[in-house]
Amino acid sequence: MAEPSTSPPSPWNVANALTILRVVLVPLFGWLLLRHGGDDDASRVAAFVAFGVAMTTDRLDGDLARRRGLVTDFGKIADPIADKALTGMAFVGLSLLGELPWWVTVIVLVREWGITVLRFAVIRYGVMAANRGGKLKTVLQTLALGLYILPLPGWFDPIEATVMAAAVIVTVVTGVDYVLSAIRLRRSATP
Ligand SMILES: O=P(O)(O)OC[C@H](O)CO
Repeated sequence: MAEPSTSPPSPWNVANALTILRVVLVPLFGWLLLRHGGDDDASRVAAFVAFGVAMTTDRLDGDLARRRGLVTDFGKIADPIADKALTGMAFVGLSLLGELPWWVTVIVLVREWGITVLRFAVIRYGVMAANRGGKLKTVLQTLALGLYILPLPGWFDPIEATVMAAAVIVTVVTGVDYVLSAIRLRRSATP
């Protein structure tokens, strides 16, 4: 009888292809958002659709990977990077358009790319995959960014600002949580 294969799944799978698709959509989304100085409603709606499709692949690739046994170390590292490329484009784009203060974008970028550097720094002790807090943060950022990207009437402004404030707070808190996890991972791996 043939022995069941114990080799890890190949990184060349449909879940990781969706992650890569998310990165490929970043320039298209950025172009649509910044087109005509952000003043063209049709371009803003198209940017929102591109952003929504790309962020939906975030949900799909994770579900697919878990259900079909396609979870790979490549996916654990690449998935958060793909999210950060897309949300980073949205934060920078909105700040370039003058619709979101730069300090908000800087705080988010420092947390996101700082945690990415940290993931690589501790990789020899183990892969620090996205946790529940990180996933909640991505949902809140997606919601907040979606509201900012859509050309909504002015009375939406306080709602947009409130959701964005919640997203930024959870972004910072989960960033601190990852730093503590990295410390624990290093401690548990060093005798
Ligand atoms: O907070 P992170 O860096 O783990 O990123 C979370 C991912 O974007 C969730 O898909």
